[in-house]
Amino acid sequence: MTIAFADLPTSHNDAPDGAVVEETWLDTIAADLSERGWLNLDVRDYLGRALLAELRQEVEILEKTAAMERAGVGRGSDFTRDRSVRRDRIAWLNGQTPAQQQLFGFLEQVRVGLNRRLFLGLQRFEAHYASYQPGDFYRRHVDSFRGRASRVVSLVLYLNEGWRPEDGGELQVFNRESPEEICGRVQPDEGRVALFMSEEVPHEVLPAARTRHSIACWFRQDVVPVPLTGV
Ligand SMILES: O=C(O)CCC(=O)C(=O)O
Ligand SMILES: [Fe+2]
Repeated sequence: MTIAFADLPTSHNDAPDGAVVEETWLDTIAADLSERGWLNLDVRDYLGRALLAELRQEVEILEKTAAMERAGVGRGSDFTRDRSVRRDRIAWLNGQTPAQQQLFGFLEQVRVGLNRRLFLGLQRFEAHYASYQPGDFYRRHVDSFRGRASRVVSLVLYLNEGWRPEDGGELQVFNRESPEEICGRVQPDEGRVALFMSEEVPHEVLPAARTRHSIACWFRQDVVPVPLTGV
């Protein structure tokens, strides 16, 4: 499901932890995004531990229900749930719980901040929870097909407390200029975020030794999604 901002409650910035994102912070992430195509950062100060814990509780509850579905790859008639490519399960956020509203308030500030600096014309975002069980992975891919102008910037927020290097499950990021070159690994620690250009930066999720929770978001240039079938 995709969220239209106009439909969202406007009260999210009043929430106790609804921090206002600093302009200088937005300057830095916009500069890194345009220079390197990706960055990773810690957003615990912006979101707060309480909100991160609430989001983690939501995914832990969803995981016990049928709401969490096996993820697929591709669009329209190419859509497949190929377990050799990705093995996570996902549930779309609908922005209706207080925790999701607060997160959406933050994402909206990032959207507006990036538009002001990089003129990307980001119209909206969509976000899903993802759950990887031990051994699950997502093979190397990019998040958008070139020229589709759909998903433009990807943001992944990790929700895992006390992640250790031996737990694996890093996001491995490849250089957009020379895609065989690994240019970074991000540990899926609570409050850590990976931000990258959706069309340009190949990445993969390495298998984890324990359950791995995240929220994957995409800032999109289209106002209305292209129909998923018949394209
Ligand atoms: O969870 C991650 O680190 C990245 C997930 C991802 O690449 C995706 O959902 O497209
Ligand atoms: Fe991805």
